[in-house]
Amino acid sequence: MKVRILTLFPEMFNGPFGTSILKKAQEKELIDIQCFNIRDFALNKHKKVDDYPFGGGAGMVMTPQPIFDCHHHVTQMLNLNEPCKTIYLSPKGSTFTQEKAMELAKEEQLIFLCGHYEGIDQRIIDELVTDEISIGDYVLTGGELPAMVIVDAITRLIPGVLSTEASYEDESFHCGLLEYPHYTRPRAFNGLEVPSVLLSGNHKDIDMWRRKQSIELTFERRPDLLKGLQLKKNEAQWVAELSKKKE
Ligand SMILES: Nc1nonc1C(=O)NCC1CCCCC1
Repeated sequence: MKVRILTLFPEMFNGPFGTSILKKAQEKELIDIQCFNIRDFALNKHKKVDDYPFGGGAGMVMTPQPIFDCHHHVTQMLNLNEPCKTIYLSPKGSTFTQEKAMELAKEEQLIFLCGHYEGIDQRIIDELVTDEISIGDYVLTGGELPAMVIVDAITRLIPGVLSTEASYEDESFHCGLLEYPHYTRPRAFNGLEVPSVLLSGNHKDIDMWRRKQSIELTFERRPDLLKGLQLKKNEAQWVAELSKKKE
């Protein structure tokens, strides 16, 4: 997968993309991430990339020319037959989910457009943006951190990035439930013991325990996620018992 990031602050990406799993994924050529500084494409003498909003109001708006030219340069280099999916990060977008991550992970190339200040000129969104995505209902100072979050969530889904069993768990075990608790050595720490079932070696019991933990945690913290799920008979019974307890 090719990822192209249009930003005023490419240096922000050095840490997350130069570390651990994301760094290894690039070294293994499973993903090719390149950042482009929008300011390099500004044609005015002072490399200005923002201006006052028409109609007045606080803050500055990113001007169209540098972004249009940067986007054109990137799409030319990608040398595609059809327009490239271009994602604009904004609180106005559709909320990012694991399902969306799995959908985006299938793309051959993605362009991320990171806004700053008060936002970008609407003509950029109307003409270039194919998807407006939000990582949550809060306002950040720019689209860079959301872009990192989304690239991280997508990259770990690319075959070969994670060890096989870890990537397997994502799709099959959890499928919409909150993840069960994890434990590792030592077996006792500060008098705190690991649940005995995890030490039993009985993988049928372990899987059952983990599934029950996921359902209980989801019932407590995100009951909305339970609504759309197909539960087995015994699992539905667990939920019924939890509901009774809650009454
Ligand atoms: N939340 C979010 N999810 O995705 N992006 C978010 C955000 O808060 N972005 C900041 C804004 C700030 C003004 C310019 C455009 C980006």
